[in-house]
Amino acid sequence: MQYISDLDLQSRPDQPRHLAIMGSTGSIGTSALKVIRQHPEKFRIIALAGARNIELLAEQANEFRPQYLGVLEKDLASGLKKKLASGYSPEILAGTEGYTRLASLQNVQMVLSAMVGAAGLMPTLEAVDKGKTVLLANKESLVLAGHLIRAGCERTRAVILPVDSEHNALFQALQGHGAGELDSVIITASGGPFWGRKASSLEDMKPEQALAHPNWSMGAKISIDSATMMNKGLELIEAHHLFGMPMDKVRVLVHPQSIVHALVQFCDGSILAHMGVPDMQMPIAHCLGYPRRLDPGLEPLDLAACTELGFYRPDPGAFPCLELAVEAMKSGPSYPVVLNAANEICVESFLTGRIGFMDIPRINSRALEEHCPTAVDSPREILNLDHQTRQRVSELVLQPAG
Ligand SMILES: NC(=O)C1=CN([C@@H]2O[C@H](COP(=O)(O)OP(=O)(O)OC[C@H]3O[C@@H](n4cnc5c(N)ncnc54)[C@H](OP(=O)(O)O)[C@@H]3O)[C@@H](O)[C@H]2O)C=CC1
Ligand SMILES: CC(=O)[C@@H](O)[C@H](O)COP(=O)(O)O
Ligand SMILES: [Mn+2]
Repeated sequence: MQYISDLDLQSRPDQPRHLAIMGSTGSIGTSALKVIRQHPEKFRIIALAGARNIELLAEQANEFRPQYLGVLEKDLASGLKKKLASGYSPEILAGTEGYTRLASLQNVQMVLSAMVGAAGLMPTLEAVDKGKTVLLANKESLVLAGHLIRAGCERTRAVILPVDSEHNALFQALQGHGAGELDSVIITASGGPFWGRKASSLEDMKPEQALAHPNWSMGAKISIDSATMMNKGLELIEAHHLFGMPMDKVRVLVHPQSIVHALVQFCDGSILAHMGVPDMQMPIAHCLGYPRRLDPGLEPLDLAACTELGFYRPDPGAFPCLELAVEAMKSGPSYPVVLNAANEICVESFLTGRIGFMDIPRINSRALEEHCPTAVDSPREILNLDHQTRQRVSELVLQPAG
């Protein structure tokens, strides 16, 4: 991988790392804070940003006392201020401009990009532009702008450390192996709550069933993406950008136990696997401590207790989103932007009861069919296309299925 090079963090191993956590109130953000609580001497939190959950953000702020906080809107900033401990008055920034400022603060070395969806794009690009080490959970940034992120890293020597469990596993399994040795990489999918079911039985699935992930505790959007397997489609694109692998050399196997996170297949046919308990504190700790290992304080993986480890080919009939993502990536750089925006609207519409579960792949597919390729060479062009697609797909969700 081009992006992951010698970290200059290595030259200051005993200094606390200065962090900005974008999305601190989410599942990844709170898991990161759990890891940091166990190693307080190793980190100094300079900025914490959430969106609407000012109760939790205030709690986190009163505990970690960062100099800066970020929220979605100005009105939320005044509410947040009232919840802060007396005598503690950090600067509170709001909206996309505020978030991008937090991601580019001069005294921040590491930015954890853990906002959900396209909202994570601008802070991620800004952190890259300022040459930060970016702990990247927000896979949507790479789906939307992998080409810009790569170019930015080359220009500024910013470093991306993959937080997403499969990509973190690949990063570890690939270390020390040259491109000439590799055949392909495999990321695993749990299959989600509906693995093994036929497409026809999925039409009536309700949000609470789709949110019930069998192995991982995660935010709502990624949980629905796991249930449709769009998550794995987005992850194929993510792996392509992170590791510079052609799309047809990045594969998916369904592994319902989520113990093996990724595998590397070499040109001699042999396979190296990365295994670990399914808890995001594991890859987050790996990134926070990199290049040293940091103990996340979890129960170590007990292989003797893993009586079954199964691997299966995905079922494209029941989970068409996986193939939609592959096709989008192959069709040109504006297609993944359309797919991501369409999918965000579909997930929100499914969660609020406006469309059924299998309308998610149907409407995503329709959005891709309607799309005429367009330039996505700048953040502005990407955000314009994202916006237009959201408007169009908001109309599609109102039309009766058929
Ligand atoms: N959860 C997981 O295990 C994994 C997650 N990821 C990726 O990490 C990212 C975060 O996922 P997860 O933690 O599950 O998500 P959550 O929904 O749990 O958290 C999302 C975070 O983003 C904030 N947020 C929501 N909307 C906006 C917005 N419009 N602008 C700015 N911030 C916003 C939320 O703030 P608030 O709550 O205050 O409103 C919250 O802090 C996603 O890209 C996901 O794909 C990748 C691998 C695993
Ligand atoms: C924890 C993590 O990295 C998620 O992306 C996870 O992989 C989701 O589970 P699925 O494998 O079901 O998509
Ligand atoms: Mn993942």
